[in-house]
Amino acid sequence: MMKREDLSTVTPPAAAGIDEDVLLLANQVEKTYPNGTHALDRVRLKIRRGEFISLLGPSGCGKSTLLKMYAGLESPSAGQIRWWGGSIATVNTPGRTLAMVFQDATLMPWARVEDNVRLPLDLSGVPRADSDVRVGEALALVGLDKFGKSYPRELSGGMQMRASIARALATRPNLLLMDEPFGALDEFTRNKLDADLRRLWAERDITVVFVTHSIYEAVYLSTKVVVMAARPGRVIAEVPIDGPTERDEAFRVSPQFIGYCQQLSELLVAANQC
Ligand SMILES: Nc1ncnc2c1ncn2[C@@H]1O[C@H](COP(=O)(O)OP(=O)(O)OP(=O)(O)O)[C@@H](O)[C@H]1O
Repeated sequence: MMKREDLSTVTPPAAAGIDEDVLLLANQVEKTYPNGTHALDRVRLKIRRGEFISLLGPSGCGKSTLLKMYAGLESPSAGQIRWWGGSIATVNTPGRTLAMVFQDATLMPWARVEDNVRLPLDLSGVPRADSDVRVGEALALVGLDKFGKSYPRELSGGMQMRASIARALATRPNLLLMDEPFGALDEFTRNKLDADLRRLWAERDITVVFVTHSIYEAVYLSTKVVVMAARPGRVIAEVPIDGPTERDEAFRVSPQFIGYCQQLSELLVAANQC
């Protein structure tokens, strides 16, 4: 797994006018689907290396559409998505890798957990000895090191999501895109996975873009919350979260946490009215 110091050796391409810290740039991005739905309207957003960004907003405001564009799975109708000064099409070249985690763990039920985690490595031709190391490392990172030989059906919902995250981490991404990964879990499990994810992010050189409907989750996890409004989808506010780096349970009940939740709640009410 790439550590902060490793990533600092990866040099971004020289690109006139591009801030070297900006990992992802959405520049006046528009998206109109073929059925005429105007999903995104002139979205301009800079995501810097090492940030933990949450996209927060009402249903239909284009959070998933924007995430898919970052992944290269959808293209803008107008405007550009730039990756570290380059084209999004060149994302998975050495030193620039992304991985995506969805709400559903999407594990192969017939394969052991370790083989599920190994899948993207097999698909990209990583030699077995190397993939063994990476799979073991990724399972340990999510606390599933004792469950590599298990089948997905033998795991709880939270453990299946951990396996899905391990599969993403095994590729050693420097950008992790997460689309409501814990939305289907009970609150206790979700809080636990949020805490683990936040710790993982703090220990690794990884930039995260995280879609959520939950104000609490967004405040707990993020360095910045991007608030979006719908019809058409657009960014209405960016709120930096200046909380402690180590976010324990005490942070969840601190005046600072509650203050951010109030601020975001007011912005979401405004988002629903405009
Ligand atoms: N493939 C598609 N074809 C047509 N319209 C689409 C498509 N995908 C999304 N949309 C529409 O684009 C708008 C934005 O959808 P998107 O899924 O990005 O929003 P979202 O904020 O992620 O919503 P949710 O929180 O409900 O998941 C919605 O009106 C949706 O119906």
